[in-house]
Amino acid sequence: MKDVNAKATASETTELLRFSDVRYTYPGAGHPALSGLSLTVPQGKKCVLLGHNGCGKSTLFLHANGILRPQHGEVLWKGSPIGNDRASLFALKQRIGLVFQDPEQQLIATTVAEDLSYGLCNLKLPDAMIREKLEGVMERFQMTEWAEMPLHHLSLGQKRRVALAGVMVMEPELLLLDEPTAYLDQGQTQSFVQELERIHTAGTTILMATHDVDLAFAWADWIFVMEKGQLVLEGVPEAVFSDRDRLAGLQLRIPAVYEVWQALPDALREQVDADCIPRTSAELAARLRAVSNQADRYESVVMQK
Ligand SMILES: Nc1ncnc2c1ncn2[C@@H]1O[C@H](COP(=O)(O)OP(=O)(O)OP(=O)(O)O)[C@@H](O)[C@H]1O
Repeated sequence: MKDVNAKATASETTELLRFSDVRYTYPGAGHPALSGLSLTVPQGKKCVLLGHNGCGKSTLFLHANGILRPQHGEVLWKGSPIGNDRASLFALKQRIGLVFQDPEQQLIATTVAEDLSYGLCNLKLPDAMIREKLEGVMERFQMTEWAEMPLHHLSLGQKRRVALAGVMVMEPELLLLDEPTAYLDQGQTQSFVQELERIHTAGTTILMATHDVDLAFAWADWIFVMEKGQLVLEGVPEAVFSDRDRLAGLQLRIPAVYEVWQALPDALREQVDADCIPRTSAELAARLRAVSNQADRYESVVMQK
């Protein structure tokens, strides 16, 4: 079941990337990785892709930037089918940046600076422009002092940052992130999310695959849920996570903040503002504190009388 009401909101925005009935089976595999996937990524949104292991999220990404080609169906960029020729695929790779789950798959050069300039060199840009873009991205991602560092000296979190910077230096319109917070600690996840906010604010649409439903609820403004190579649910986070039975069937848990919110007495939820569900525990705590302060003030006024 799709969230039809929420879908109407998404279709009001411009379509960026569309999968239309895409089917794909890996050579030798017993079952399809994508089995009629139809999904539209709206421009300007922060989208999350949820689904348990093996449902086809990475395969979707590999189709999005032309590494894999559909065996059936189409992938469209701004309404036009993605071409098969070298020039179209090269142009597509500039518009759509893919950050792999494992940075080792992505980082190919010896040092940080070499890796970051690899894509720019492929574009055959003038040296001065490459230097300018390189310095800009290293400053933005706070890695200027790592420029000459061998990549194998970096931690996993640092490698992930370099992989992301290497994609962002190409200034893509759509950023695809495959489980970018897996194995990151809480602090690293927090600074990564701040980085994503900056990227999104600067105008990049983002589609992130993750297993972290709390992160999805806190960050996304549109959620896609996949199962067995198909899109089975989509909508704004509040709508998607309200479908408790459906999510249980998909082996997805409810975000902790949403669980607590729903466990609050109706009267308290009304006081806190029932129409606007808090997305993070900090937001929920602040609202409850405000209500409790109000109650304290009321009590002290009553006591004075
Ligand atoms: N190179 C491959 N050869 C054969 N089968 C593959 C290959 N890559 C993926 N598959 C299969 O395709 C299906 C979809 O895999 P995919 O990696 O796209 O899922 P996923 O949702 O990204 O999983 P995860 O959450 O574990 O990363 C799975 O059944 C997987 O075993």
